[in-house]
Amino acid sequence: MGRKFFVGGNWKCNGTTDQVEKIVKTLNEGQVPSPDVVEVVVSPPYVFLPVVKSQLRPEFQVAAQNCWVKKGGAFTGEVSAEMLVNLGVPWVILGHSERRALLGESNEFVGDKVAYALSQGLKVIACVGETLEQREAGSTVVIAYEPVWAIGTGKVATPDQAQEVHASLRDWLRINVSPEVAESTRIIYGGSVTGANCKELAAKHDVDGFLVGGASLKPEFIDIINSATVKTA
Ligand SMILES: O=C(CO)COP(=O)(O)O
Repeated sequence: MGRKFFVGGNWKCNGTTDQVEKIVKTLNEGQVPSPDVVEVVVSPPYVFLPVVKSQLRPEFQVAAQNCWVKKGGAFTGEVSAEMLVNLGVPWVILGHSERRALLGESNEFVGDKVAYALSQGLKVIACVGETLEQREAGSTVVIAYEPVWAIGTGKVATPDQAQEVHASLRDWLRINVSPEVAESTRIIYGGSVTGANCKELAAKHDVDGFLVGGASLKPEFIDIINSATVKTA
Protein backbone atom coordinates (compact mmCIF):
# COMPACT_ATOMS: atom_id res chain seq x y z
CA MET A 1 0.00 0.00 0.00
CA GLY A 2 1.21 3.46 -0.87
CA ARG A 3 0.90 6.56 1.22
CA LYS A 4 -2.67 7.74 1.68
CA PHE A 5 -3.33 11.16 0.16
CA PHE A 6 -3.73 13.82 2.87
CA VAL A 7 -5.58 17.12 2.60
CA GLY A 8 -5.39 19.57 5.49
CA GLY A 9 -7.36 22.80 5.73
CA ASN A 10 -5.66 25.43 7.87
CA TRP A 11 -8.27 28.08 8.61
CA LYS A 12 -5.66 30.20 10.41
CA CYS A 13 -7.15 33.07 12.45
CA ASN A 14 -10.37 33.28 10.45
CA GLY A 15 -14.05 32.68 11.06
CA THR A 16 -17.16 33.75 12.90
CA THR A 17 -19.75 31.29 14.18
CA ASP A 18 -21.85 31.94 11.06
CA GLN A 19 -18.93 31.41 8.69
CA VAL A 20 -17.89 28.25 10.51
CA GLU A 21 -21.41 26.88 10.18
CA LYS A 22 -21.33 27.57 6.42
CA ILE A 23 -17.93 25.95 5.90
CA VAL A 24 -18.96 22.86 7.85
CA LYS A 25 -22.16 22.59 5.79
CA THR A 26 -20.14 22.78 2.56
CA LEU A 27 -17.75 20.11 3.83
CA ASN A 28 -20.58 17.85 4.96
CA GLU A 29 -22.42 18.09 1.65
CA GLY A 30 -19.35 17.75 -0.60
CA GLN A 31 -18.91 14.71 -2.82
CA VAL A 32 -15.48 13.33 -1.97
CA PRO A 33 -13.59 10.04 -2.39
CA SER A 34 -13.81 7.46 0.38
CA PRO A 35 -11.60 7.71 3.47
CA ASP A 36 -9.58 4.80 2.03
CA VAL A 37 -8.39 7.19 -0.67
CA VAL A 38 -7.97 10.50 1.14
CA GLU A 39 -7.52 11.60 4.74
CA VAL A 40 -9.11 15.00 5.38
CA VAL A 41 -8.19 17.11 8.40
CA VAL A 42 -9.50 20.62 9.01
CA SER A 43 -7.95 23.01 11.46
CA PRO A 44 -10.18 25.73 12.88
CA PRO A 45 -9.04 28.16 15.57
CA TYR A 46 -9.07 26.60 19.07
CA VAL A 47 -12.38 28.19 20.08
CA PHE A 48 -14.24 26.50 17.25
CA LEU A 49 -12.67 23.04 17.65
CA PRO A 50 -15.46 21.50 19.77
CA VAL A 51 -18.30 22.72 17.58
CA VAL A 52 -16.55 21.75 14.35
CA LYS A 53 -15.62 18.33 15.72
CA SER A 54 -19.19 17.63 16.82
CA GLN A 55 -20.82 18.79 13.57
CA LEU A 56 -18.36 17.60 10.94
CA ARG A 57 -19.00 14.40 8.96
CA PRO A 58 -17.34 11.61 10.92
CA GLU A 59 -14.74 10.64 8.31
CA PHE A 60 -13.18 14.13 8.46
CA GLN A 61 -10.92 14.88 11.41
CA VAL A 62 -9.86 18.06 13.16
CA ALA A 63 -6.48 19.53 14.07
CA ALA A 64 -5.45 22.31 16.41
CA GLN A 65 -3.19 24.97 14.90
CA ASN A 66 -0.70 24.85 17.76
CA CYS A 67 -0.20 23.60 21.31
CA TRP A 68 2.04 24.30 24.29
CA VAL A 69 5.55 22.84 24.35
CA LYS A 70 5.14 20.80 27.54
CA LYS A 71 2.65 19.80 30.23
CA GLY A 72 0.08 22.49 31.00
CA GLY A 73 0.21 24.71 34.07
CA ALA A 74 0.92 28.38 34.70
CA PHE A 75 1.20 29.39 31.02
CA THR A 76 -1.42 32.05 30.44
CA GLY A 77 -3.02 31.94 27.03
CA GLU A 78 -1.66 28.55 26.05
CA VAL A 79 -3.47 25.30 25.28
CA SER A 80 -1.78 22.02 26.20
CA ALA A 81 -1.45 18.80 24.26
CA GLU A 82 -3.27 17.05 27.13
CA MET A 83 -6.29 19.31 26.62
CA LEU A 84 -6.43 18.46 22.94
CA VAL A 85 -6.27 14.76 23.76
CA ASN A 86 -8.97 15.26 26.40
CA LEU A 87 -11.25 16.91 23.80
CA GLY A 88 -10.64 14.10 21.32
CA VAL A 89 -8.70 16.32 18.90
CA PRO A 90 -6.37 13.85 17.16
CA TRP A 91 -4.08 16.19 15.20
CA VAL A 92 -2.03 19.32 15.74
CA ILE A 93 -0.20 21.59 13.27
CA LEU A 94 3.18 22.65 14.65
CA GLY A 95 5.84 25.05 13.42
CA HIS A 96 3.78 26.90 10.86
CA SER A 97 5.92 29.60 9.25
CA GLU A 98 3.52 32.31 10.43
CA ARG A 99 4.27 31.31 14.03
CA ARG A 100 7.98 31.13 13.30
CA ALA A 101 8.01 34.57 11.69
CA LEU A 102 5.48 36.46 13.82
CA LEU A 103 5.98 34.81 17.22
CA GLY A 104 9.62 33.89 16.95
CA GLU A 105 9.24 30.10 17.24
CA SER A 106 12.69 28.60 16.67
CA ASN A 107 13.58 25.23 15.17
CA GLU A 108 14.47 23.98 18.62
CA PHE A 109 11.20 25.14 20.18
CA VAL A 110 9.19 23.59 17.34
CA GLY A 111 11.21 20.37 17.67
CA ASP A 112 10.42 20.25 21.40
CA LYS A 113 6.74 20.81 20.66
CA VAL A 114 6.68 18.02 18.08
CA ALA A 115 8.34 15.61 20.51
CA TYR A 116 6.00 16.51 23.38
CA ALA A 117 2.83 16.37 21.27
CA LEU A 118 3.82 12.95 19.90
CA SER A 119 4.59 11.72 23.42
CA GLN A 120 1.00 12.59 24.37
CA GLY A 121 -0.39 10.60 21.47
CA LEU A 122 -1.24 13.46 19.14
CA LYS A 123 -0.59 13.13 15.42
CA VAL A 124 1.51 15.99 14.11
CA ILE A 125 1.57 18.03 10.93
CA ALA A 126 5.09 19.44 11.18
CA CYS A 127 5.67 22.44 8.95
CA VAL A 128 9.05 23.10 7.44
CA GLY A 129 10.31 25.86 5.19
CA GLU A 130 13.41 24.96 3.30
CA THR A 131 14.97 22.53 5.76
CA LEU A 132 13.81 19.67 7.88
CA GLU A 133 14.37 20.10 11.58
CA GLN A 134 12.57 17.38 13.37
CA ARG A 135 11.42 13.84 12.90
CA GLU A 136 10.15 11.11 15.18
CA ALA A 137 10.03 7.50 14.10
CA GLY A 138 7.15 5.28 15.09
CA SER A 139 4.51 8.00 15.43
CA THR A 140 2.23 9.58 12.89
CA VAL A 141 3.91 12.63 11.41
CA VAL A 142 2.91 14.39 8.24
CA ILE A 143 5.51 16.83 6.97
CA ALA A 144 4.17 19.97 5.33
CA TYR A 145 6.56 21.71 2.97
CA GLU A 146 5.43 25.30 2.80
CA PRO A 147 7.74 27.68 0.97
CA VAL A 148 7.26 31.01 2.70
CA TRP A 149 7.11 32.87 -0.61
CA ALA A 150 4.10 30.81 -1.67
CA ILE A 151 1.96 31.26 1.45
CA GLY A 152 -0.98 33.58 0.88
CA THR A 153 0.69 35.13 -2.15
CA GLY A 154 -1.07 33.41 -5.03
CA LYS A 155 2.41 32.38 -6.21
CA VAL A 156 2.22 28.59 -6.14
CA ALA A 157 5.30 26.40 -6.50
CA THR A 158 5.43 24.64 -9.84
CA PRO A 159 4.79 20.90 -9.69
CA ASP A 160 8.47 20.33 -10.54
CA GLN A 161 9.66 22.66 -7.78
CA ALA A 162 7.46 20.91 -5.21
CA GLN A 163 8.52 17.46 -6.42
CA GLU A 164 12.20 18.38 -6.18
CA VAL A 165 11.96 19.52 -2.56
CA HIS A 166 9.64 16.66 -1.51
CA ALA A 167 12.03 14.14 -3.04
CA SER A 168 14.98 15.67 -1.19
CA LEU A 169 13.04 15.64 2.09
CA ARG A 170 12.30 11.97 1.50
CA ASP A 171 15.98 11.33 0.76
CA TRP A 172 16.87 13.06 4.01
CA LEU A 173 14.49 10.73 5.87
CA ARG A 174 15.93 7.71 4.06
CA ILE A 175 19.48 8.59 5.05
CA ASN A 176 18.87 9.99 8.54
CA VAL A 177 15.97 7.85 9.75
CA SER A 178 15.25 4.74 7.70
CA PRO A 179 14.02 3.65 4.28
CA GLU A 180 10.75 2.50 5.87
CA VAL A 181 10.04 5.88 7.47
CA ALA A 182 10.98 7.62 4.22
CA GLU A 183 8.52 5.48 2.27
CA SER A 184 5.66 5.79 4.74
CA THR A 185 5.85 9.47 5.74
CA ARG A 186 3.44 11.71 3.91
CA ILE A 187 5.02 14.89 2.60
CA ILE A 188 2.39 17.44 1.74
CA TYR A 189 2.65 20.80 -0.01
CA GLY A 190 1.26 24.13 1.19
CA GLY A 191 1.27 27.57 -0.38
CA SER A 192 -1.41 29.04 -2.66
CA VAL A 193 -3.00 25.67 -3.43
CA THR A 194 -6.33 26.12 -5.23
CA GLY A 195 -8.94 24.03 -6.97
CA ALA A 196 -7.31 25.07 -10.24
CA ASN A 197 -3.71 24.03 -9.54
CA CYS A 198 -4.11 21.04 -7.19
CA LYS A 199 -4.36 18.25 -9.76
CA GLU A 200 -1.07 18.99 -11.47
CA LEU A 201 0.70 19.11 -8.10
CA ALA A 202 -1.03 15.94 -6.86
CA ALA A 203 0.19 14.07 -9.92
CA LYS A 204 3.80 14.36 -8.72
CA HIS A 205 5.20 11.21 -7.19
CA ASP A 206 6.37 12.68 -3.88
CA VAL A 207 3.44 15.05 -3.33
CA ASP A 208 1.23 13.15 -0.89
CA GLY A 209 -1.37 15.84 -0.30
CA PHE A 210 -1.81 19.46 0.71
CA LEU A 211 -2.03 21.89 3.57
CA VAL A 212 -4.42 24.52 2.30
CA GLY A 213 -4.90 28.00 3.74
CA GLY A 214 -7.18 30.47 1.97
CA ALA A 215 -8.91 27.94 -0.28
CA SER A 216 -9.83 25.75 2.71
CA LEU A 217 -12.41 28.41 3.64
CA LYS A 218 -14.12 28.10 0.25
CA PRO A 219 -16.18 25.45 -1.58
CA GLU A 220 -13.18 24.71 -3.85
CA PHE A 221 -11.68 22.82 -0.87
CA ILE A 222 -13.92 19.95 -2.02
CA ASP A 223 -12.16 20.01 -5.42
CA ILE A 224 -8.81 19.89 -3.64
CA ILE A 225 -9.94 16.83 -1.64
CA ASN A 226 -10.98 15.25 -4.92
CA SER A 227 -7.51 15.68 -6.40
CA ALA A 228 -6.70 12.52 -4.41
CA THR A 229 -8.19 10.55 -7.30
CA VAL A 230 -5.19 11.56 -9.44
CA LYS A 231 -3.18 9.02 -7.42
CA THR A 232 -5.60 6.17 -8.07
CA ALA A 233 -6.29 6.97 -11.75
O1 LIG B 1 -0.03 28.50 5.06
C1 LIG B 1 -0.71 27.77 4.35
C2 LIG B 1 -1.33 26.53 4.90
O2 LIG B 1 -0.87 26.26 6.18
C3 LIG B 1 -0.97 28.09 2.95
O3 LIG B 1 -1.76 29.22 2.87
P1 LIG B 1 -2.42 29.63 1.47
O4 LIG B 1 -3.04 28.36 0.91
O5 LIG B 1 -3.44 30.68 1.83
O6 LIG B 1 -1.31 30.14 0.62
